[in-house]
Parts: sequence; structure tokens; C-alpha cells
Amino acid sequence: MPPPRRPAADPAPTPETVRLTGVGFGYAERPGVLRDISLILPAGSFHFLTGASGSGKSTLLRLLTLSERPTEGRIALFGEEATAVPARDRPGFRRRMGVIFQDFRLLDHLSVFDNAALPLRLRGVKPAAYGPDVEEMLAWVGLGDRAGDRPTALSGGEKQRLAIARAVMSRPELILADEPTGSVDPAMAERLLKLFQSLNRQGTTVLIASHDEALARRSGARLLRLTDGRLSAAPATAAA
Ligand SMILES: Nc1ncnc2c1ncn2[C@@H]1O[C@H](COP(=O)(O)OP(=O)(O)OP(=O)(O)O)[C@@H](O)[C@H]1O
Repeated sequence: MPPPRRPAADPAPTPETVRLTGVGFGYAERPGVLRDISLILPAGSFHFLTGASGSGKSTLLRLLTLSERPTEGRIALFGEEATAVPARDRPGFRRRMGVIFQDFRLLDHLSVFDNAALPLRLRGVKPAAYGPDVEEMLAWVGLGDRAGDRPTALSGGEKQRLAIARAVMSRPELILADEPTGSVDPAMAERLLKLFQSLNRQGTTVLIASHDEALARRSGARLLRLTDGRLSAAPATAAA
């Protein structure tokens, strides 16, 4: 006799890495930069955020890194309420992110190697354990022979590649990248896109802010667009 049929179990809901609900934000000198933004980034998703210069892409990333607080609405990160996180609790959220800032934010008193290794050191990983991984990542972004240099000796594109290596080194759950290919040539932009795609395939949630709509479309990621402070899903193909 066959066993009794069980009703199919409900599929487990996809955990959300990011949820914004009705988020608004403005600077004192520039109110209304972001208006009524609602956005869910499911765990393991890959999105490009596009929009004209000044449309608020970096500002939206600053809200997600908890560098700014929304003036309206709510933010949840990794399933936890994060709208008004006190300063002492922000590092706990930030350790789960790899952030690539438009201005790179490298530490000039540390070598290229030590900049790339920083997120692992902060997690208490011993140099003997992370050394080969850091060397491999630096080689991947074309900085294998620059490990002993200081960031001040790097070109703009090299600094950008180091900032990317540092952000992805600790395999964060969420990568937030602000114009990560803005200073590199097209071949390197494609290589870096492959790096983000590969991390995404391994489960990392990725959000890239970029002017480069062509790169965004080639990426296979979902496209979001900011226009006049409002967010919309961009069409999958360029308008004819
Ligand atoms: N710290 C600040 N104080 C006041 N206004 C600001 C500040 N930072 C940004 N803004 C303004 O907010 C708006 C959005 O800026 P933001 O940098 O988020 O745009 P963006 O889409 O990232 O632009 P870009 O593509 O040029 O980097 C702009 O009008 C900008 O001038």
C-alpha cells in the first residue's frame, strides 16, 4: 500500500538582504533627494542601480551603509530592523557588507596587501590563513606585483581595483558598489563584472550603482532606475 500523500510543503520564503519601505531622504541643503523608495533585494539577487548624475544613487547606498538615516520610512538589513541603528551597533551590520566607495577610501599608511587584507584582519583571521587568498585576489584584479606599494603610488584605476579586492575579500553577504568600474578600461570593467557575477553565483547579494547602462544590461542583473528621487524597474532592453 502506498504511503499517504502529504500536502506539498510551502516553499521557504526567500530571505531578504535589504528591504526599504517608503524611504525618503534629503540633505539640509537639498531636500527631497529620495522619495517614497520601496525596494526588496532578496538574498542572492543581483541588481544594477542606474540614473542620471545627481539622481541619488550614492545617497541611496549611503542609507544602506547606515551612513545616513532616512527622514521617512524604514530600512531592514539581513532581516533586522536598521532604520535608526545607534552608532555602536552599526559595525555589526557593516561587517556583513563589502562596500566599494566612489572615492575608494583606501588607507594610505598601509600597503596594498594590508589594505586588501583589512576585512579579514578585523575578523581576527591570522595572516598565515589569509595570505594566499589575498595574493590570489590581488593577482585577479591585476595588482599581484603591487602588494608592497602604498595606495598613493597607484593610478585611479588601480585604486579602484584595490577597493574592489578589499570589499570582496571576506566574502560578505551583501556587496554595495558605487561606480565600481568608473576608472577602469572596458576590458577590466568586464573582468570586474565577472568577479561580481561569480560572487553572486556563490550567493552574495549584489547592488551596483552605475552610469554605465550598457554594462548593466550585459550583466544579466535586474535594472533599477532613479529618476527625480523615485525608483522604478528599468526595462530589460534599451528602448528602440
Ligand atoms: N552631503 C551632501 N550635502 C548636500 N547635498 C548633497 C550631498 N551629497 C549629495 N548631495 C546632492 O544630492 C543629490 C544626489 O546626489 P548623489 O551623489 O546621491 O547622486 P548620484 O546619482 O550618485 O550622482 P553621480 O552619478 O554624479 O555620482 C545631488 O543633487 C547632490 O548634489
